[in-house]
Amino acid sequence: MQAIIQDLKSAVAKSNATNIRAAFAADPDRFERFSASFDDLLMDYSKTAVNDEILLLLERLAEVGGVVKKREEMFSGSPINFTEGRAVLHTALRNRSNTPVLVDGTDVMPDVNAVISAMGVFADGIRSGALRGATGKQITDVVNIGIGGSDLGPVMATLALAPYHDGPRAHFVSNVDGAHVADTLRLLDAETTLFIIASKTFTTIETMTNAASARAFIAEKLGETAVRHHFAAVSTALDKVAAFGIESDRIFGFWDWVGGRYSIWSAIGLPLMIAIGPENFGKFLDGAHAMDRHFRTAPARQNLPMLLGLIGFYHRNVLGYPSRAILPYDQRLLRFPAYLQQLDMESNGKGVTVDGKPVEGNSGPVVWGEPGTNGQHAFYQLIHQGTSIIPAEFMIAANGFEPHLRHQHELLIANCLAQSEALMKGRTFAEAKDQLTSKGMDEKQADFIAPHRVFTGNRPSITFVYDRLTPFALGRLIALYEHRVFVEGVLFRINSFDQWGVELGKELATGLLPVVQGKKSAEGHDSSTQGLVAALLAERA
Ligand SMILES: O=P(O)(O)OC[C@H]1O[C@H](O)[C@H](O)[C@@H](O)[C@@H]1O
Repeated sequence: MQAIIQDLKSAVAKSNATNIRAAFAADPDRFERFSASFDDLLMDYSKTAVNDEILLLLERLAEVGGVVKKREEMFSGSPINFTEGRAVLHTALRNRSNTPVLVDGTDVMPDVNAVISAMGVFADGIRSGALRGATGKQITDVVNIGIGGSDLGPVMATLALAPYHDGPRAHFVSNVDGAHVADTLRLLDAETTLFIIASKTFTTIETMTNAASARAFIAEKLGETAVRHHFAAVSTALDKVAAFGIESDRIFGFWDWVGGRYSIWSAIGLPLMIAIGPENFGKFLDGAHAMDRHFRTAPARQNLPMLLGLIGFYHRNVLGYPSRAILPYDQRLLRFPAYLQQLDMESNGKGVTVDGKPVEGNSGPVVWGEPGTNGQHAFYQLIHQGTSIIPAEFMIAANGFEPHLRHQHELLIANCLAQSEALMKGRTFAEAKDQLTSKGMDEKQADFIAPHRVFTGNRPSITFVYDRLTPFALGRLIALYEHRVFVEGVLFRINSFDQWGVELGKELATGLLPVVQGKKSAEGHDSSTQGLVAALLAERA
């Protein structure tokens, strides 16, 4: 692989590939040649520093790196998460074709289907009012209590699918900071509120603490016997849930072969299903399944996740770009960048290869972003003129859901397209100076000011265009990014499916709690930690 990476570096230097502006000038068909579609989803990667030779080398890299072999291992239930001895089968959760998927010789599909139907019955019951609170009132508000993968997916998707949200209001409490649960409960009526405790392990301290606060809220307002009417739970640890006192017909299971950050398709999606209804949730799964089939069958040059992963790897390990910006021109994708941060950075933020050796080159980039046009008025300055090159990933729907605000959607589209054009084309010194002198500025002053108005251009971006953000389109988009992370992870030669990097801080927090409570001395901790503890304890009321 290292030899191909060297070949890629030479190909870039030889062809001056990073001069994207020149590549467009030389080739009127560049868009045709470097864009691909899957149904109504178009991926335009012509504004990245690729050419045919580079793409061929990247395809070769995928072959040598064993992407196709690993892909089949994933889909067929091999324990590719080898550090935890687990299969990686989020694709089975949306396997709408229902073909058997075997884990240790047993087909998981009957269990998957049984949970989806139980969720549907429960969601319909809450939505219709057949299932009510302890005092007989209809549920108007659902609070999901979970964190990480047990929060980000449901919160992101519920916001994204607001036009389909015809169930009870949805709220999401994640942070152990009591402000989060307190600010949420302040607005709610215990009699009409349902809590969903979502935790794969059912041990996460934030979730268990917030769940206890929610339980106390119900017990205090409605009495202990009301708890059973106001709680449901989602977990792989069914014994622990039962101990919390939740009735078995309100417990929805999933399996250790579903990673937290890949769990929106499982019962973790229950708040989304209650919000948009089982039918729309089914379409969301359909969209992801369609992307799974595309990823598994399309040839590399037409395969969107493969292309996105190969270009992502190229940006990181050939061109050395340290981050990427996710810029949805779709306000309802507000939390999509945060969702992708967990998906991408928790999966590919690793420093050790599958052989236990240090990663050669780089692993996953920093992922960040905000919806446009908001970001334009905040951090785009740096993307256009800063000293780091930050590949941008734009996404825009052809149609919004507000026909009476057609003009606003046109403005949104125009802004999205303008940004990628500006990033690619830039503005030369001569153009900047011309603009100034044509407005009457004298030559000397124009020479002085123009450098500040130069845009280097040649800044890469990928743009996704889709018809509109339906449940199907959202499912497809998330699955696209899941598989991109997979492709990159295989090429980085890491295990994308564990997350040991989050453990150490958790362990230390457990040890520090009695210190912060003043029950134990801070001795043995470093002097900074001791100093901070002392300062905080001195300020504690
Ligand atoms: O669902 P849970 O078991 O409560 O886990 C919630 C989250 O916490 C962990 O620390 C992991 O980093 C995440 O991958 C996970 O999604």
